[in-house]
Amino acid sequence: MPVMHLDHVAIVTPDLDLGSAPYLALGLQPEGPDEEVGTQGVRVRAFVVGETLIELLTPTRPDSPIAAFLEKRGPGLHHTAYRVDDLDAEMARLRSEGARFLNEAPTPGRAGTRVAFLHPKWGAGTLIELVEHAPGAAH
Ligand SMILES: CC[C@@H](C(=O)O)C(=O)SCCNC(=O)CCNC(=O)[C@H](O)C(C)(C)COP(=O)(O)OP(=O)(O)OC[C@H]1O[C@@H](n2cnc3c(N)ncnc32)[C@H](O)[C@@H]1OP(=O)(O)O
Ligand SMILES: [Co+2]
Repeated sequence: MPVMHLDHVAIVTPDLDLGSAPYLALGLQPEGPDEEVGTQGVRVRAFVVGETLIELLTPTRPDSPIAAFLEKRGPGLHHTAYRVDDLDAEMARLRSEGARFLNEAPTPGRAGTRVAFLHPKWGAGTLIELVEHAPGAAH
């Protein structure tokens, strides 16, 4: 069984500056500039917390998965993400145990990562993301 690390906790907000206020007040710093991930229809600001990140997300288009979330549930906790060394192998392993992925294959995430999402029903009511970083990347 692979050892996993918590890669990030994602929070959805209608506005990155508005959503940043509590984390700036806590003394956290953004990791680099905001990034747009076109495949997901999101703009991201990541705050460093030790070995993990708070990933603030805002939608960039109406068909973004997080636009639907904001409309139905409002701002707040959206998903947790776990770092794996080999995403293809981990997807195959979990599929063999009946896991329900939302992606057929890994898709691009922020900062050059490859990511895949597990259905919230499989995640016992929470959306779970698996993340594979490029070799040598810090976060
Ligand atoms: C920055 C890039 C990248 C990274 O590098 O980290 C990201 O994190 S991108 C993040 C945004 N992308 C995604 O979320 C992709 C995967 N998500 C999806 O495909 C969809 O959002 C979804 C999970 C399938 C939901 O889609 P939706 O159209 O809202 O479908 P339903 O309304 O039918 O939802 C089904 C069911 O699931 C519940 N739900 C939805 N979202 C969440 C959530 N975030 N956490 C927990 N539960 C969630 C929803 O309420 C429905 O439940 P029921 O009503 O009980 O059926
Ligand atoms: Co994420």
